[in-house]
Amino acid sequence: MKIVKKREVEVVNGEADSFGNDFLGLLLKAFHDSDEKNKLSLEDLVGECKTFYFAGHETVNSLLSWTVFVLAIHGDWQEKARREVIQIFGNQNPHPEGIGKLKTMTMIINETLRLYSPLTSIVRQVGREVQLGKLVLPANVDLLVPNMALHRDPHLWGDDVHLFKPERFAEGISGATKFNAAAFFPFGLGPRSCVGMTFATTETKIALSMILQCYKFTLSPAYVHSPMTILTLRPQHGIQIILESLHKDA
Ligand code: HEM
Repeated sequence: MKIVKKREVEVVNGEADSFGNDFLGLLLKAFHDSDEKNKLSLEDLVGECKTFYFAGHETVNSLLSWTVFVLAIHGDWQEKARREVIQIFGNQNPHPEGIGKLKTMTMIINETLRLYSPLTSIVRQVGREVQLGKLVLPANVDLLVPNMALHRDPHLWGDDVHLFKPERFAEGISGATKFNAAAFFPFGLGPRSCVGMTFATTETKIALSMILQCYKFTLSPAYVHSPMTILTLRPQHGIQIILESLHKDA
């Protein structure tokens, strides 16, 4: 609420002519809408902030952790990703034009999302009775759709389904899934799918690029593999990584 109040005071004092052109600014504009029908309530303003904070923070945290984990084990892919990052950004900070060119990194992120989806299932409620194959689903039944089970189904992905092979995604998601949308949906499906998808992958690419520019990393022998779901998919005992600085003076 401190940030909200600060922006409101700036507008009232004439120090700013809008609440800001970011997402919070849009929420504040709706909160102050003079039209009662469009106005956002205080409860909704706070609710939206909480949703975006949780939905945006824990999930990307999970994706970045598991990506570092797989690259710590697969040194060859770590090296390929680093070569690409250095070729595109050198040692400069990642920039928007370069982010779109990170092909190898996109393949690595998709393969990590397949094996370690931050959200392992999505939920839906049946609106009205519907026939689904041989099943009749009554209205109001809650459904849990486990994307993780489909991401690791050998009928869809082959006998090497449990192996980390980013080359599956060399021809993009449609190539990897042979246009079967139900084979890969880490961000959900349909009109209620994740609104933060592009933001999430961009954020992950920026962070990963900066890590790869500075460090080589391997998995510590102390690591114990035990992924578990507490809302998001987490490493139960953390991920212990050994970092080696690439800049000897650092
Ligand atoms: C790797 C990161 C992320 C993953 C794997 C992820 C995954 C998902 C999934 C599976 C859903 C449910 C979709 C459905 O029911 O079909 C969802 C919904 C949502 N996500 Fe994400 N998400 C991520 C990052 C983010 C970020 C960064 C934001 C915001 C900045 C965000 C905001 C939301 C919101 C607001 C919803 C609810 C959408 C709705 O119900 O209309 N997510 N996300």
